[in-house]
Amino acid sequence: MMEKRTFLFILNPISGLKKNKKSIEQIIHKEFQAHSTIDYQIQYTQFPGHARQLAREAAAQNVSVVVAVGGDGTMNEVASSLVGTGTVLGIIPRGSGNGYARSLKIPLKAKQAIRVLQYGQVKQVDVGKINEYYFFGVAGVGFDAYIGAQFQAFGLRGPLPYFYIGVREYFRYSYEGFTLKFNGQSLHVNPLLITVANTPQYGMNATIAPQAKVDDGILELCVLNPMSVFKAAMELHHLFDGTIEKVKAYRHFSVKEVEIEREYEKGVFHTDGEPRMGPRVLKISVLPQKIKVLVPGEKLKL
Ligand SMILES: Nc1ncnc2c1ncn2[C@@H]1O[C@H](COP(=O)(O)OP(=O)(O)OP(=O)(O)O)[C@@H](O)[C@H]1O
Repeated sequence: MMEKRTFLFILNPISGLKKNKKSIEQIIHKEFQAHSTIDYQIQYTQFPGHARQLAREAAAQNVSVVVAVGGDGTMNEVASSLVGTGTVLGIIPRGSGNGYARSLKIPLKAKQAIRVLQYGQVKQVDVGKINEYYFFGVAGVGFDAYIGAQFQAFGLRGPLPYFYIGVREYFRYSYEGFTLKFNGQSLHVNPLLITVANTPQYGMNATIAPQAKVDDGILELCVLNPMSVFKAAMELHHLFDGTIEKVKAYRHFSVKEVEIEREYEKGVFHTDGEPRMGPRVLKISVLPQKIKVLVPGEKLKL
């Protein structure tokens, strides 16, 4: 007889845009009730940090798979508690950007993402570490982390205010100097942003590191220099069509470790798009193949 697997679904009720909140729970019931080899439970998060706590408890009880039902923030919380454990990460993307799920080719449609949970393959992938925090897709400093912090401070959500605030703040943003130490060299930059990427994209197919591979034991250190707003608008399509390397203001380096030192004081950085306040020095490294995640298998027809 086949051994039963146990799944815990962690649903973030505020992820993504406001529609279809209940229906995802119904879809999960419909798709799993008839599945005789899987026992499952659904829990909603009640506050930021709750997903991390629920996933930690599940891993301690050897739950087979913990599924993050939300965006990159929810995924980061769940995955952070599964690093180095035997419990596998699953994802049903429900965020606005879904950068990590898109990078792993996990379908955005719930039913198809569920097929991956049921019949996909378990893959061991790399984990990034930035000081005491883990990241799974991208982390970094600069304009995007700054905007993220503004967004969080004002409790804003959704792509339209993001676009509006992004353009407005582009004119106000005061550039900071950073020293990057990596591969035995030291580089001083005054960038628009610095991203350390384990996977290619931020979300919405905005691809900052087309070279990034999630299981190669390497991170891509990407530096984007400042541009006029006109130039940025002209070059924007390169971010979305996977050709960022054609942008003159863009450079990237393959690293296993990098130290990012701010010139003056502590400041904001982000892990998978979630802003955090950090000290002047950020130490970043890669932990090769430290987490298991369910991804589409080669033979899985979606
Ligand atoms: N019940 C809750 N109430 C308020 N905030 C919550 C709750 N549960 C989780 N959160 C927080 O919600 C934030 C946003 O979640 P998430 O990133 O999953 O969605 P998103 O921002 O829509 O997606 P994406 O990052 O892909 O754009 C996270 O910082 C998480 O800690």
